[in-house]
Amino acid sequence: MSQKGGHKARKRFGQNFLHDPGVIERIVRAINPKPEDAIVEIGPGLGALTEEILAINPRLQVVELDRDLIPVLRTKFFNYPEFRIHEADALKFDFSQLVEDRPLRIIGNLPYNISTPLIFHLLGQAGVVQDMHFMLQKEVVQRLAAVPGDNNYGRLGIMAQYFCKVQPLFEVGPGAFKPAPKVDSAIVRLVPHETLPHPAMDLATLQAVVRTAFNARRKTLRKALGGMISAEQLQSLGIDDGLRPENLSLADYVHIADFLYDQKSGTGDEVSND
Ligand SMILES: C[S@@+](CC[C@H](N)C(=O)[O-])C[C@H]1O[C@@H](n2cnc3c(N)ncnc32)[C@H](O)[C@@H]1O
Repeated sequence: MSQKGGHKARKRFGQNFLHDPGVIERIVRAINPKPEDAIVEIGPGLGALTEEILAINPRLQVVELDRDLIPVLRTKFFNYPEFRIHEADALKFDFSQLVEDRPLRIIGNLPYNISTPLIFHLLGQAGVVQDMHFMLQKEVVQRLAAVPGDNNYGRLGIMAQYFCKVQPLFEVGPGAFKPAPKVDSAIVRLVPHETLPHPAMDLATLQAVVRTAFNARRKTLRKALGGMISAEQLQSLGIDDGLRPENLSLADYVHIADFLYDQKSGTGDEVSND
């Protein structure tokens, strides 16, 4: 275990604290915080980013799960009376409760062990978000930005791109953290679309189709989606059933989901006179 500022970094909380001033400055420049913004930081840790953001935006709010870090943060930032600490699990946190007069700007050097479920949780709250800037394991940023045909194209990228424009910004090596993680990191910006480019009739159906497809990503669509839609139905939608899940675009998945939803609601609404 590595020790910084008297606090032992905890693996189970994914704690790798930023200590490279050049990297911290670059992240803050990418975020470009303004005094009037409603900024929320997930996992402030010992406050490396927090300190720089607070100097520009004293109304910063943070969500931190490790209760041992709360007094450290209170002491360090006692001279910011508007600074608010929420001792909570970001995975369960309702970010909409923080909205006052403007959408939120969410930032964080995220705990890598929970970053994927956390991003899914945040995508569900994209309606109250102006933008998000996260430090993530480099591979997760690649998955977020992946396009059809990429090896790492899958559920995370499709759902992130359903809700947001995904912009990978820059990479950060392990030496910027203490303790140094075993992986490379990268910063990504996610900006929720003002109007969804490919709105699905029913989000749950889209999620089910994408999940089912990528549970069998090496199979053909005919097999991977066999329990949901027939080869003939895929063809009737203009989709080659011999392709693999990684070949379909977001628009294709929405197309399949809308077809299934239409069918389901159509059947459900039918009144039989027999
Ligand atoms: C990678 S560290 C980043 C710390 C700090 N922002 C920095 O850059 O030095 C991740 C932080 O997220 C916190 N954390 C872990 N799981 C969390 C959760 N479920 N909800 C909120 N914070 C969490 C950890 O305690 C830690 O402070």
